[in-house]
Amino acid sequence: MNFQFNFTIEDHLEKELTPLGDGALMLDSSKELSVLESQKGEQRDRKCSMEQFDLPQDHLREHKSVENGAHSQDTDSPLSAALSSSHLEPHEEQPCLRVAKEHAMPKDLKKVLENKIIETLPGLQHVNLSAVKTILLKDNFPGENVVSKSFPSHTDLITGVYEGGLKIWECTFDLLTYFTKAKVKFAGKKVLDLGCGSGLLGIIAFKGGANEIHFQDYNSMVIDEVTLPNVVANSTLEDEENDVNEPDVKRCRKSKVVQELYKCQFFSGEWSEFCKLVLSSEKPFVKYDLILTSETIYNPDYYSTLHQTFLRLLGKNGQVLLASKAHYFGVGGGVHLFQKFVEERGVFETRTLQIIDEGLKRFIIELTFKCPG
Ligand SMILES: C[S@@+](CC[C@H](N)C(=O)[O-])C[C@H]1O[C@@H](n2cnc3c(N)ncnc32)[C@H](O)[C@@H]1O
Repeated sequence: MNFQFNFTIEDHLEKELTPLGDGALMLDSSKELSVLESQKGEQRDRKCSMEQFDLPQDHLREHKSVENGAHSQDTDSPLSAALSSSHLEPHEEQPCLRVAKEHAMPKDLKKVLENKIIETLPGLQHVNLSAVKTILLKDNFPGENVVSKSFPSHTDLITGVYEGGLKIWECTFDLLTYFTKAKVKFAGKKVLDLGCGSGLLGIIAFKGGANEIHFQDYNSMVIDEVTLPNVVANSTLEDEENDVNEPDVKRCRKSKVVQELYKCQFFSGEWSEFCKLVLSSEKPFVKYDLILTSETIYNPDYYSTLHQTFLRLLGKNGQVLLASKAHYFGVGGGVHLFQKFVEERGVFETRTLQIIDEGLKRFIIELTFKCPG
């Protein structure tokens, strides 16, 4: 299986990057956008400027007010400086701001798994992604038309349009193995699977007794067609395994499954938009004990937003478990660059938990607040 980025974006696709519906705030070809092409082995980086979206001022004010409300640290501390930074440096502007939304758990759980082929990994079920893509292509999926853009050209991601959630990336498996090896505890925790794609990390937390599990992906279609079905597959199938004939027992089990599923919430959208949404949805917002994230540091343009997301959403004694390849060719990101970025901001401590030295080196790193108080 090939887990390398595989950029084969053709020029006509770039020109098609116009509004996509589904809340996406995209650019047309006359504006700037990050598009990566490995064929040329170079990164052409045309950023969306904040002004182009008419969002920046409100967006930044909102960051500031929420942050000011949530923290009362000494204004000289790196944490407070990072939280109160009212602007992003030009190179730190977010390439795109896809509006965030919450996806409700459908009432008819059976429908969620309709037309899905279920595959099995040890202790996990997941939908077959090729089948999902084929159906999406065939049905000319409305809204985010990312499959028709990425699938025929075998593109793993299109920056700002499709960020790779229709594939299970290698580092997800590294983190899954690490969970078992390190006996990571999920019970009673509030967990975020950030950039979840298939959501397998969050599903393990769900199965491990986490109290609340939030799944976030950039693309709404990934949440609806992959993450949500995977979560449902990992609850209802288990229920069916213990098949019983008595209707009362069956009903009781079913309602227990539904109750359990309500521990899970699903969100799509760009990270800063996601932060805004969750921070305003619960008052006061209870921060995450654990943020799990795999293969989300490939693009240095996103580091500032990602760092802000950790900063705003992680509980003071919380932990981020991040899995990544050492380097992402063609995109430029990687573990060392990200660790340097984090260290320069002085808010989080990073610790390497594991190095997987097979083929392309991969890492599991932990981020915790330097001064939890
Ligand atoms: C390469 S995929 C990895 C998917 C999954 N974690 C895995 O390991 O299989 C990167 C994920 O990060 C998310 N992502 C990347 N950049 C993002 C951004 N700027 N805002 C929101 N989500 C983003 C996308 O949703 C995408 O699913």
